[in-house]
Amino acid sequence: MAGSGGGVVSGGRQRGPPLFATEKPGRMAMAAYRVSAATVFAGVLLIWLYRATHLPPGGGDGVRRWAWLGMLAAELWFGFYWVLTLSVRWCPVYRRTFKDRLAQSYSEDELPSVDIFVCTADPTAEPPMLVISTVLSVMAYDYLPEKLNIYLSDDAGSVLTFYALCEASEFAKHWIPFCKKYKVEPRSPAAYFAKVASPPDGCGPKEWFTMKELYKDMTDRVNSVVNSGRIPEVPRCHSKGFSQWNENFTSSDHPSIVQILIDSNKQKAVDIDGNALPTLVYMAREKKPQKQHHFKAGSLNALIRVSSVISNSPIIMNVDCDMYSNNSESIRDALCFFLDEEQGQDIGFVQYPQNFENAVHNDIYGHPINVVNELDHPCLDGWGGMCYYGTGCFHRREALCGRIYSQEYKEDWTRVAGRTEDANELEEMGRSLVTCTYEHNTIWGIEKGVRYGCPLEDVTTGLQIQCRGWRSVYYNPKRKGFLGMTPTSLGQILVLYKRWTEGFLQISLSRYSPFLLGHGKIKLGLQMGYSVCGLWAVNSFPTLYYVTIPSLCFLNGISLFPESHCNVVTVQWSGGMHRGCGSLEGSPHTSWQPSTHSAEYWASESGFNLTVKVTDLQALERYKKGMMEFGSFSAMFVILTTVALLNLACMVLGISRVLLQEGPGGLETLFLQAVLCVLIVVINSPVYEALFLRRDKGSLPASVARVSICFVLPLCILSICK
Ligand SMILES: O=c1ccn([C@@H]2O[C@H](COP(=O)(O)OP(=O)(O)O[C@H]3O[C@H](CO)[C@@H](O)[C@H](O)[C@H]3O)[C@@H](O)[C@H]2O)c(=O)[nH]1
Ligand SMILES: [Mn+2]
Repeated sequence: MAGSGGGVVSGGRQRGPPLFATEKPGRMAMAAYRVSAATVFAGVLLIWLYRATHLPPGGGDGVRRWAWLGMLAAELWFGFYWVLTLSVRWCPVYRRTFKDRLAQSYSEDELPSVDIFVCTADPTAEPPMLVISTVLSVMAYDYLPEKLNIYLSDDAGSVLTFYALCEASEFAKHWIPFCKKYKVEPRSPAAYFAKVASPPDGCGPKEWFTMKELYKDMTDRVNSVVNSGRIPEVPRCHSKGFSQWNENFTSSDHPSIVQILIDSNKQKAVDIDGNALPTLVYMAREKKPQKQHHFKAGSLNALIRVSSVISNSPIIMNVDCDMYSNNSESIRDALCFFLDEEQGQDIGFVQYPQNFENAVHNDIYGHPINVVNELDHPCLDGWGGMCYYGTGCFHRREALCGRIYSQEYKEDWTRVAGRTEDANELEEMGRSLVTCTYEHNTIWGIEKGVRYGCPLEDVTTGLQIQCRGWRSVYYNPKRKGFLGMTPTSLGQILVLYKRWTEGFLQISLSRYSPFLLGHGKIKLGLQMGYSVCGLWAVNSFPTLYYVTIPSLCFLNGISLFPESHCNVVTVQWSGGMHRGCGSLEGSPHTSWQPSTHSAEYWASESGFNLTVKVTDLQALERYKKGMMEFGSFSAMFVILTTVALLNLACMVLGISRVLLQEGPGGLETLFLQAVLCVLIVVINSPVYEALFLRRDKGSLPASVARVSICFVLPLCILSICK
């Protein structure tokens, strides 16, 4: 039972070897990175110097002077933002877990029970089949079923989703033993059958096809019920719950529902092999028109309360319904952090990265997620405070519920709810905890649970937990813990960006900003780390300036860059560069520019716009081929297309002007072109950073090729312009 390695006795338990390790990048990688950073910094200084020393004189050419000052301001901001980013990116750390040691130090009985929350909000945008595939994937975790409790919160209170969940509870009896017997991955049946075409090792074709048929039958039944919108008179499974829906029931006006579909206490809750099943609970909060429900944050807090009477596990994990578990060992991995006797005491939450199944490598919209996952998050972790972003995160219940960290506090990992055995009674208690009025005059949403009143409630919640003294950890294993869906049309992506940038800016400007809230409580590096995202939106102003004013000036023969025909570079750079370098490595700068400034300007009204999860297959194909998809019309495109048209017009008119009037310049031009080259390198610096600090470096030739592309590309663009 106890580990034999350690030997220090603490609290009656033998202290075993550490359950996780923290690693830093290799010395060479760090050195290369710092050298590259230093050169970029030199470039930034040169640009500032050039701007400052070549300020056009006032008087006659006043326009040029003002435009020039504007450029200086924009470049100062970019430089400042870059320095901020750089400081934050100084010390990434990577975590590794030892699950074998966990198994040596703790018997299965000693492991904590875990509550898993899945949120859904709309059966149209989030089809029930998607939701239950996620639910099934977490039900099939490699963990003791008696210690696993899954809760689905349905903010639409849809009987269709409830029906699908009933079907899932039946299907789980076949699916879970199948997964465990053959060590199937991933354990979302939808993802599994979409990916895998032949039986796993040791499984005969007959058994496999039976499983596949069962899944197909369930899918057909659920989809036909969803399409017709009517529940069969005699549903195949569990009829008791259905009686709670009646004619007056709508998604925005209905009483609370708590329905335990699988009660692991009951004798009959077993799979086809006779093994116990995880507890499965359906919950819909009470909804009334005009009553605040606080979107996802509200439903997570409701889940915290309902689960506290049913299972009350010390560990809580939550996922969005569009994010299935891709790794059946994630719970054990996360426990390696919490249960480490030496370093685990003050860990409040363990965040997994957000990975997208449908994001292709050559992502035309430049989802910043790759750089963020591989670089920014390990850096935040290095400062002791990975942020919480709402999905794929394991929480310590006590920390989430407002406890302030203290060394004296010892977690009782084996505690469970002091539950009555009677499911009806538990449901009744649960229902009373999720009425519209329950939270009135309480600290829920303020000091307890997930925060209210901000679109990025998750991030603020995480920050608040850190301010109470808890640390957080970022864990990015090779086999991704969770896979989700990301929007693949520009319209949908703008919705997403709008929510992010709006939320981050709101945090930065509010009293919950990392500097005010975190003052004296979290490290300065971490405060700055939060600000990198927090000030992201501000970039839109200098960027907008950069993509309009130089073009307009160019058109009017006013040069804001060294020598007029270099301006072609500028135009190229604000248009073509994004595609060229940005999509190369998924740099944040790709659609960062077109999308964010539209998104930020429209970021005015708050609320939670759901992102669409139903993928249009044809659109997906086009996305994979790298074709832009605008999706439905959105006012957000106005700025985007205006800027694009403006640049196009200026480029055509401006180039013809240059060609007609001027010949190639001399030595001076050459020097100035070099300065421009540096500028381009600066703009793409995140790409380099990602290259140097990447953990999965790949082969040497590949890295050489990548690096040379980064340096050769700006040169090529320059030479094209010559
Ligand atoms: O009133 C609501 C609205 C949303 N949700 C759920 O919230 C989740 C996230 O919504 P989604 O539309 O998928 O948003 P995303 O853009 O994918 O969300 C990202 O950004 C959000 C913060 O803005 C985080 O909360 C999410 O975890 C993160 O994945 C989904 O499961 C929804 O069902 C609710 O439960 N109730
Ligand atoms: Mn989502």
